[in-house]
Amino acid sequence: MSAPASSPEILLEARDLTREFDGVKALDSFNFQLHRGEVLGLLGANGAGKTTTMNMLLGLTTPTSGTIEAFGMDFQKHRIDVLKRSNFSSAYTALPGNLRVWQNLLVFSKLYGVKNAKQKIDSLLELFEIPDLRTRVTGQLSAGESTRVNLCKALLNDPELLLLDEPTASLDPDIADKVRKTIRKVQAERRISILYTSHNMRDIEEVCDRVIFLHKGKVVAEGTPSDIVKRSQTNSLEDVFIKIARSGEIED
Ligand SMILES: Nc1ncnc2c1ncn2[C@@H]1O[C@H](COP(=O)(O)OP(=O)(O)OP(=O)(O)O)[C@@H](O)[C@H]1O
Repeated sequence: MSAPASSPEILLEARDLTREFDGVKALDSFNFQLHRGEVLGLLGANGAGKTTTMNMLLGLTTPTSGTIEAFGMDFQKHRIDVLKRSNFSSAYTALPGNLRVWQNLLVFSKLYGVKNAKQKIDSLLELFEIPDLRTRVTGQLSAGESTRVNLCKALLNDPELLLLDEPTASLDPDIADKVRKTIRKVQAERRISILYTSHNMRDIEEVCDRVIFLHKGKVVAEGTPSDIVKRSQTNSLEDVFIKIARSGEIED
């Protein structure tokens, strides 16, 4: 008799996560689990609650109610321990602009206690094909260049949990394709668990194992991208997105 398949390790779990702003629920009893080595897409129209979720997972916003558990620890009580094993990149957050790229990456290496920091920085710059940006002033980089430097920062501490907020938002199609493939390669090699938001459905289909659609702070669909397309009786994830954004539902 074959051994029973072991259930996946839960790396991150949110239970009844709720956040109100001025009496309005930006997030309403949101439950989700992220497994080790899984890429979970968090999708939804503008204002659906994605950034609010990310901010709570970074400790930047406090939940009105509900709990977050990461690496088996209560996030509220063990925030520092959780954040040491995590990292974050967003197309909309900038690194200090007056420092050169290598200086920025060195400062973050020191904050994370990275060993062999110089070697690590060089290998990450190579990985994202930007070694020539090493000595550039960070504030003078183009949006797409900054995005890739941010991704290097996000991998400095070999995170087990990575929060990526629209990581390809400012990239041209060629670079976006390369970055998606690089993220997937590193993720698979290191079994990183990723929570990934994007408005680019091509990104999602290529990178995410599973997705959750939020609408006005509530979950309206959850599953693999292909299952969700089938259930919605549309032809693409982009059509599903539009359907949910307009009607708040996946099925007719
Ligand atoms: N600090 C705040 N004060 C008041 N309302 C807020 C605050 N932050 C978010 N909200 C509201 O909460 C809701 C969810 O916003 P959130 O930024 O999480 O959406 P989102 O899904 O990330 O949207 P987008 O795709 O536009 O980034 C919105 O209605 C927003 O206006």
